[in-house]
Amino acid sequence: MCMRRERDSLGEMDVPASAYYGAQTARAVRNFPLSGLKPHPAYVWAVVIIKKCAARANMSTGRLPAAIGDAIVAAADEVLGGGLADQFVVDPFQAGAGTSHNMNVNEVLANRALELLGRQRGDFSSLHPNDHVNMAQSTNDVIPTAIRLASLELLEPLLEALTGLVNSLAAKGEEFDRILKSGRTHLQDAVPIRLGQEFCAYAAAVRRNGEGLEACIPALQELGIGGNAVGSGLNAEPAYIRAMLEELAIATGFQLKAAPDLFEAMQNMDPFLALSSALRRTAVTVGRIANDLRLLSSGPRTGLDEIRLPAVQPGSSIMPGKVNPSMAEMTNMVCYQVMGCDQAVMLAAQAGQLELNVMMPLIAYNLLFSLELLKNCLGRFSDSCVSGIIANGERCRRYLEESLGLVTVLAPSIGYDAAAEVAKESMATGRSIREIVLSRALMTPAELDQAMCPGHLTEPGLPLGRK
Ligand SMILES: O=C(O)C[C@H](O)C(=O)O
Repeated sequence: MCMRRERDSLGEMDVPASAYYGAQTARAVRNFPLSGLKPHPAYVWAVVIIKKCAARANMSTGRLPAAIGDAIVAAADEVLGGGLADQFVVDPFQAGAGTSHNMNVNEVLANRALELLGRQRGDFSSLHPNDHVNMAQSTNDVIPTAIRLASLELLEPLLEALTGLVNSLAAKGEEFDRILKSGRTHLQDAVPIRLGQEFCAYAAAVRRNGEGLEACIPALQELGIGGNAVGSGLNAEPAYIRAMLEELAIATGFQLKAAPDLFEAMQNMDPFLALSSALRRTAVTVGRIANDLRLLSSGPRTGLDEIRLPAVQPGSSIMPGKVNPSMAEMTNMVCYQVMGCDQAVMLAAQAGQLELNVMMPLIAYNLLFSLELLKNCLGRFSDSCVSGIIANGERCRRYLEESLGLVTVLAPSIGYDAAAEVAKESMATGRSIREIVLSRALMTPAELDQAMCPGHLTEPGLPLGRK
């Protein structure tokens, strides 16, 4: 590979001749050949936006000469427009705090800005990655700010996907509203329920988890930018923070404000932990629903078969005609992955020491990966699974008629013990509850009809006989 020689404070370092990154990035690539992964595009976007806004803020305070600042802004705009995407190359598992990712962005923007000014890449005498692109900043305030911006950017489409899933579940709730079935508790026959009620409950749970995700937004909007190395804002102009917040708000469209305590903002990762926990909570709920769908669709001949999931692909390489609940299985796996990411975020969040938490790259990687993964999963689960579910009303009705849970409806009229005797006889003989109650003259047919009417069975709050 054709190389050029660049220099940083450790000395000279060979860099691929075609690269826009420089010596510090090349060292990081050499130091951390770990996962084969690259930084999340939203994480690159967020740091580049910060660099662009910092250049504009530093020009506005009079610290950065306009010719240099404008070149940095132009370079950043190229990247924000999709250019040089292959130049952000440092493994997510890297130096603490994210210095390598920060320097990767500083170097790419510096070299591209130099080119725009008609100079050579690596000729940092007039435009320097640290002195100019990183002016008034530190990794320590840039990275937590970038994680906040990237999270806000990814949260919006996630919430849209979540609303899509809520709507699909609620639509099925309405469609299945008249399908009576046996409830199950402890996986045993329980009192009746309508299939629609099960789906409406799923929708309500996911909706509440969306509210939990939304509740994380205000803390993400509070930025510690300007605190730089430890929160004191050393080496930044007094007007820099305000200018920076204004620039960031314009560039991102987000409502942003300064963190009340800049020292605190770089020490504590709990806003990210809160978001990660809200993601885990959503994953627990959605995973639980996926489990139910797999259970309810089990069979078709030897399982419950109360619902049918869309057949998205042949299920088996060896068993002809078999169709598996592939989308629900995928959903479960994604949910477990999100829970695992949250565990990593939690461990990283508690690992801060004194002025800084250096585990930020791990938090960035897991949090942004989870936001993206869960968004994609919810969309696929909603569109390719939930929306196409068909109810097997006949199977639901048959199970309901055979369910021993039905005797519970009779207990207020005939008493718990008599009802238990009916259940035992039904279990032993296979005769229906109705038949046994009538043969024992425990109730009249009219009383039985009234007790067994769907409204009374599944919405006891309604007057008997309604629905
Ligand atoms: O890279 C920086 O700006 C600071 C670094 O994270 C450090 O505190 O050592």
